[in-house]
Amino acid sequence: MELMTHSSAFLLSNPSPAAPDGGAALTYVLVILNRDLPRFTPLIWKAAQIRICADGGANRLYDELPLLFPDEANSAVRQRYKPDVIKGDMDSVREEVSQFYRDLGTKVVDASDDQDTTDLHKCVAYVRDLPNLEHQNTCILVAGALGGRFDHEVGNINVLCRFSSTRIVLLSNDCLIQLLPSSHHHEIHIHPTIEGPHCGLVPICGPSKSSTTTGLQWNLSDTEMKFGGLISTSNLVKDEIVTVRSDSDLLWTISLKLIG
Ligand SMILES: Nc1ncnc2c1ncn2[C@@H]1O[C@H](COP(=O)(O)OP(=O)(O)OP(=O)(O)O)[C@@H](O)[C@H]1O
Ligand SMILES: Cc1ncc(C[n+]2csc(CCO)c2C)c(N)n1
Repeated sequence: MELMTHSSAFLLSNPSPAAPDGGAALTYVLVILNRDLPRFTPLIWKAAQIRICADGGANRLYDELPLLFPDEANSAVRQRYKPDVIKGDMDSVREEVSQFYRDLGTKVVDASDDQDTTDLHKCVAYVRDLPNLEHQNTCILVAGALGGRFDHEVGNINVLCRFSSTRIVLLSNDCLIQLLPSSHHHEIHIHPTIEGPHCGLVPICGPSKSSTTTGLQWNLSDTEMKFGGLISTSNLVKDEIVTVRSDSDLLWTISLKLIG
């Protein structure tokens, strides 16, 4: 089985230009949701090559990003942080905001005919259908995925399960969540200055008969996990590399320190 490596180097102020931690060099795509913008948004904006707002996420970019640069004029900040695309069912983005970005050249994709998938789902599908991306080496960073409405949070996690072969990282100020597909075994390179020690491994897409880890305070050893039985929460990272193998897709979550 192939190894997949993971690293949160995109949250470092000065990430090494080459492939982080010996993993494949990744192309990052940023998706901004309609939730408080994380403080580190400018960092992940810089790491990303394509930036997309999911519907009301454009309001967050317009309203909240200038607050991170109090010494600059709002208009200068807004022009510098122009999204490539706004996509969604357009029931939350304000007309003045979509017009502002349209005038700067942002592509606005109205998907209001689809009332069965979330705006995050629509944005991930948009990225998946882009022709010139090497999808194996693309990672979608999702800003503002947690907090507030639990139905939205669960919907965001469901997108991880729906697109389990796409690298997607859900981010808030406080934590990072991603899926570790059972098709691979995994090496997670920990950056202790920005993340940990609190972490969890959760069989979110269905029960796991056997999961094995190294590098944690409470490791799993050919252990069964399921909702209603054992799941690994309130665990702690002990080593700078955590390894995970499982017969089921597992959700990995780690706490984030004050970044940005
Ligand atoms: N409180 C929240 N917590 C987590 N994610 C959120 C939250 N609010 C919105 N989002 C995310 O941002 C995306 C865009 O939000 P937006 O408010 O535009 O959605 P929406 O479809 O209008 O929501 P609804 O109609 O259910 O209020 C959503 O698809 C969801 O992924
Ligand atoms: C069973 C079921 N539950 C809820 C919705 C509503 N819904 C789900 S995603 C979405 C779009 C949000 O931008 C809406 C309105 C549905 N269609 N089907």
